[in-house]
Order: sequence, then structure tokens, then C-alpha cells
Amino acid sequence: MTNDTVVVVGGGAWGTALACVAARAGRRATVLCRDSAVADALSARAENPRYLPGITLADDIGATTDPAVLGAADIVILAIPAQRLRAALPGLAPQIAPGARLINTAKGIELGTGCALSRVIAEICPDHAQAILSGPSFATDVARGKPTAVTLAARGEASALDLCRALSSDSFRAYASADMAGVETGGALKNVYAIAAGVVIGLGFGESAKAALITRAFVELRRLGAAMGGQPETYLGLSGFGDLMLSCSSAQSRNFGYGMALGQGEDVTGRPLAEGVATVRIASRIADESSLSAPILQATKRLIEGEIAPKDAVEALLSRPIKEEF
Ligand SMILES: NC(=O)C1=CN([C@@H]2O[C@H](COP(=O)(O)OP(=O)(O)OC[C@H]3O[C@@H](n4cnc5c(N)ncnc54)[C@H](OP(=O)(O)O)[C@@H]3O)[C@@H](O)[C@H]2O)C=CC1
Ligand SMILES: O=C(CO)COP(=O)(O)O
Repeated sequence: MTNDTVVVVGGGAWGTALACVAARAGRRATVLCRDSAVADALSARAENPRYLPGITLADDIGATTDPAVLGAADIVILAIPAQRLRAALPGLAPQIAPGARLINTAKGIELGTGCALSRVIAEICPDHAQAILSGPSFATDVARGKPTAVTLAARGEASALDLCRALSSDSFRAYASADMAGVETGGALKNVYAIAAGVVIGLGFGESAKAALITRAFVELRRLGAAMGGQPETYLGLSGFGDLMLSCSSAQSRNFGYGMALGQGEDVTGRPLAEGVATVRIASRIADESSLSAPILQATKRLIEGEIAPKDAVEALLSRPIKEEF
């Protein structure tokens, strides 16, 4: 398989960082932006002042707003928000080269339908093989070339390994997996628990409480993920435990930041993208329909919907009946 040319759809923080990843791995990388001002800044100054201000990017990254660039791609990386995929893809799909492989990097579950994003992509691009890249990776770290490791899942070990090789470099290491459902659900659900961890810190409940929350969140995440088709061991890896840990422990995470603001009683309108807000709504419906116990997820949903105050949500979790840990 030829992997020379990578087109990244989405000129935001993650799309820009992933174009740097591809360029560092020796690929010809182009970002397909929606906004010509972002494309111009990337091309002329190797900068993305809107989404990654202050970071000088590799100067061999191309940028355009012309979807025709997809016609020359061997690999198309999708880096636009989860809830935008269904609307964005139909305009792009006819332009994508027939043999190109798609790698989705958005983290979420479709709100209106409960569909995994891989299903949304398969419905709109049925003839293209797809993969999922997910794991503990902040765009700012990755764009700066700081060491990062992620999971890359595809149907078939050979395909996953081939894509891992195509994107890995001395600062970015991708591990192959064949468990697309496990990698996808881990990335989507960790955002919900990052909001919950942010709430705990925003309330001033401290690091011990946060560690307890993360540990119990991990139990829930594995339970929900398994019900959505993931394999248990996948959640122990970078795209599961790794990403949960990162996102629940750093204010760099937009989901954690959203939760912290909620915990501090701030107005969250207009905050940066927090994918967990949509995911918690649909995941709570999925949990209810399958009668799965997910108290942290359900409390987070009630809190986000304004049905319960942050402090009461945490107290409700602590006052549940005493039971065995496992
Ligand atoms: N940032 C990170 O550290 C990481 C992010 N991710 C995931 O990557 C995905 C994207 O996140 P991120 O890049 O950070 O988000 P940003 O908010 O930084 O950027 C979103 C980008 O998507 C573009 N976009 C939105 N809607 C459309 C559309 N309909 N068609 C084309 N482009 C569109 C925006 O364009 P415009 O500027 O024109 O609005 C913007 O360039 C999310 O699912 C996130 O969870 C995964 C790992 C790490
Ligand atoms: O997914 C991420 C890190 O792996 C980015 O997290 P946020 O979307 O919460 O910023």
C-alpha cells in the first residue's frame, strides 16, 4: 500500500497537530480547512493562530480549502468534531480517492442516533476502509513534537500495523489494535468522566476524591464499553485507561475545564469544544436502555442538564448504599 500523501480534514487544533505528525513521519501532509484565513496562516506562516496560537509548526505542511485535494490522498484523517461528521462527510466523500483509507480521530457518539462514528462513516463512505486513532494526546503537545503514544485500530492486523508505521516517528508512536469498538468507545466515554473529574476539582474536593472518581469511572467505562462491543483488554490500553487518566487530570483538557467551571458555579456558555456534553446525553440513554449501572455518568448528565447542583451530584454518589468494590 502507498502511504505517501496524507490529507487531514479539519483545520482545528487536532487536525493541525496530526498534519505535523504525518509530516514528521515523512508523509506529504495537507490540511483541508473550512476557513481560508486558517489555511492562509498555515501556508504562509506555518501557524494556526486561531487554534494553536504561539506554536510554530513544521513548515512543510500544506493547507487548502479545496476538497479536490482529497483526490490525491492515500490516507484521509478526519479531525472535525464528532457531532459535525454526518453533515460534513457527504460534501467530501465524492472527492476522496477510491483506494484511500480513512482514519477517524473524533471522539464521540452521534447524539441523534446513538451510532458509533465508525458507523456514520461507513454509511456515507461505504467503499473506503476505515481506522480509528485515539489515545492520550493533547494537540498542543503533539504539535510541539513532544513524545506521544496512541492506539490505532483497523479491521485486520496488517492494515492497522501499516497505518501505525505510516504515522509513527521518533516523537509519535502508534500501537496497532483490531478492536475498533473498544478504541472508539474508550475515546468517547473518557470525555464524560473528564467533565466529572473537573467538577470534583472545581468544587475543591481535592486530589483524593479525584483519584476515587477516576477509579470508579474506569469501572463504569469498561462496563459501558463492553456493552457497546469493545474488548475488555482494550480499555487497559492507551485509548482507554491512558486517555481517561490524561483527560481527568489536566486543565488542558477542554472537558475537564468544562467540569471545573461547572464545579465553580461559572457560566459554561461559549466555552471551547467539550465533546463529553453530547456524549453524556446519548450514553446515558444507551445505559438506561441496556439497564447498565453507570451512576457517575448519570449524575454528570443530570448536572449538565441543570437538574442537580454539582455538590449534590457528588454527595448523591457518596451516599449510595454500601456494597462490595468488585
Ligand atoms: N484537541 C485535542 O487535543 C484532541 C482532539 N481530538 C478530537 O478531535 C476532534 C476535533 O477536535 P479539535 O481539532 O480539537 O477541535 P477544534 O475546535 O480545535 O477544531 C474543530 C475544527 O473542525 C472544523 N469543522 C467544524 N465543523 C466542520 C464541518 N462541518 N466541516 C468541516 N470542518 C468543520 C472547524 O472549522 P472552523 O474553524 O471553520 O470552525 C475546526 O477547524 C474532536 O472530536 C476531539 O475530541 C482528539 C484528540 C486530541
Ligand atoms: O482527547 C483529548 C486528549 O487525548 C483532548 O481532550 P479534550 O477534548 O478534553 O481537550
